[in-house]
Amino acid sequence: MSSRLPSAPPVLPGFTYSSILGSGGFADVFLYEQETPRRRVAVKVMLSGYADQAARDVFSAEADLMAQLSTHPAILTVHQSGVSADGRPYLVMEMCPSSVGDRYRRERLGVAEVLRIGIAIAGAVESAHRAGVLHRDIKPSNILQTAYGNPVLSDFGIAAVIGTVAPEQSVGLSVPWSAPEVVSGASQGDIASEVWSLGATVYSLLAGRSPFESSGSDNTPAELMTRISRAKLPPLDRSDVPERLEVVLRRAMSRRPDARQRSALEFARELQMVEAELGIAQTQPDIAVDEWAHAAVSDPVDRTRQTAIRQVDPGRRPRRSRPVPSEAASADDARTVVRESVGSPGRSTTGRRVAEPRRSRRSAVILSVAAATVVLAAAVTTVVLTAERDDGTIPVVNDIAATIEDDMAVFSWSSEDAVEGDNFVITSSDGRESIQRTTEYRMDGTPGDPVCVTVTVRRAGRLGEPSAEKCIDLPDGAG
Ligand SMILES: Nc1ncnc2c1ncn2[C@@H]1O[C@H](COP(=O)(O)OP(=O)(O)OP(=O)(O)O)[C@@H](O)[C@H]1O
Repeated sequence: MSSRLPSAPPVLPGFTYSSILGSGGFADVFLYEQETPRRRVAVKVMLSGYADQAARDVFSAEADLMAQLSTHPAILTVHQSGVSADGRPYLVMEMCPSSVGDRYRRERLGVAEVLRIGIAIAGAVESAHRAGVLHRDIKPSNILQTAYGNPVLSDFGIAAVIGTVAPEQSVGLSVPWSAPEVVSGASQGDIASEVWSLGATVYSLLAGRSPFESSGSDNTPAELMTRISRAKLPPLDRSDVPERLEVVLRRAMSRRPDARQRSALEFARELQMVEAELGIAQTQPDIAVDEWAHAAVSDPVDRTRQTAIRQVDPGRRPRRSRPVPSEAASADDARTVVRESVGSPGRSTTGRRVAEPRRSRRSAVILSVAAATVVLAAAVTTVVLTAERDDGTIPVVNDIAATIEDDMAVFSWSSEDAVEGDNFVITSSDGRESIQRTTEYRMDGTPGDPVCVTVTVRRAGRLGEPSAEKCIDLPDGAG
């Protein structure tokens, strides 16, 4: 909650004001009762000091962007947007009774719950990436919990289109959860920095504090930035956190971006492995896996692009499982700060709003407008996210056979229960994912090592339960 007094709630036709829910740096969030349909909604209203034309544009761009993305079960639902009679833009959103950001410092969250949250949010981030959108402000306070207790990612206010953020542009920055290359200004954000923020967020939920904050030390943003740049992650001091989870988080928060998980999905998969090791039910991340997400091919080493989806032509026999990436595809202050351009690092050393928030925000707003405009142009036609729930009718593959042919592993299964239009999503042990219609999958790997897959039926845009993992050892000398 902000130290400033909240602004006056605007009069909105069709809505009755109830109470204040919270305040951010640029907006207040109020509880209103909507008349039709009758329901309680959260209304985020931009402060009048920021409500110029550019701000109005970005607010409505954020609304459009979130409306596109928010069919995802782990992204906050936006119902509508508008401009109040006193000229302030507002977003009408699903009302969320609690926030993970409020909870994690007050109560000790269980490992199972943190894993569930981490996997769900990683699924949301992966889906945004596949729509070509970076969130750029992943942190505990941007994870709300719905009335059903489900975590949802909110606040796409400073989202950007993957690969379009120019180095000289300003960027919102929540220091404690930002990657070293972002706090140093070397990067304006990419998939690797989002993986860091996911790791930092999960770490925070377990530790009850952000990763580089330590009690009894100087936790000013400048000091935090120095510690983040060294990236020496302190171990979590919890006996119920398995070593494997610490390894996953250390990897996500590796100093070198290319040492991190290659995608939010890979991060989610590693958290699932921890669930499996702990013997708790596996959480399934909801991922958009429609054709648009894997139509194009780009440079596999370009970390600003989405990787790991491979479209297999059913008419051709796949030879190798090499990935074909797609293109479309103060420390306790949780607030986003706005950093000026890379060339002015001195402006970035505050954990609260920078000294000239209005001007800085304006830069971010302009960036967001530009980004969101591009997003909207692309997203309207390309984002196809799943909205239906699995009613239990999607079959589960339970008969995977594995053989070796030409030194390669060949996995095959039956399609008895499949219907017209079903696809199979194959997740292999090297973290790759592919989607295909055929019932055979070939992969290579390191000679003598095992390779494993799980197969999941995808029906009408909805994923079923994954199969059990099937493994086979590659022969020595395979290549
Ligand atoms: N949909 C919602 N339902 C209930 N409460 C909400 C909702 N959205 C936001 N809030 C509350 O309002 C507060 C302010 O939200 P807002 O998104 O403006 O700021 P923030 O994310 O905390 O900070 P900043 O935007 O500066 O990073 C949140 O901390 C949360 O407690």
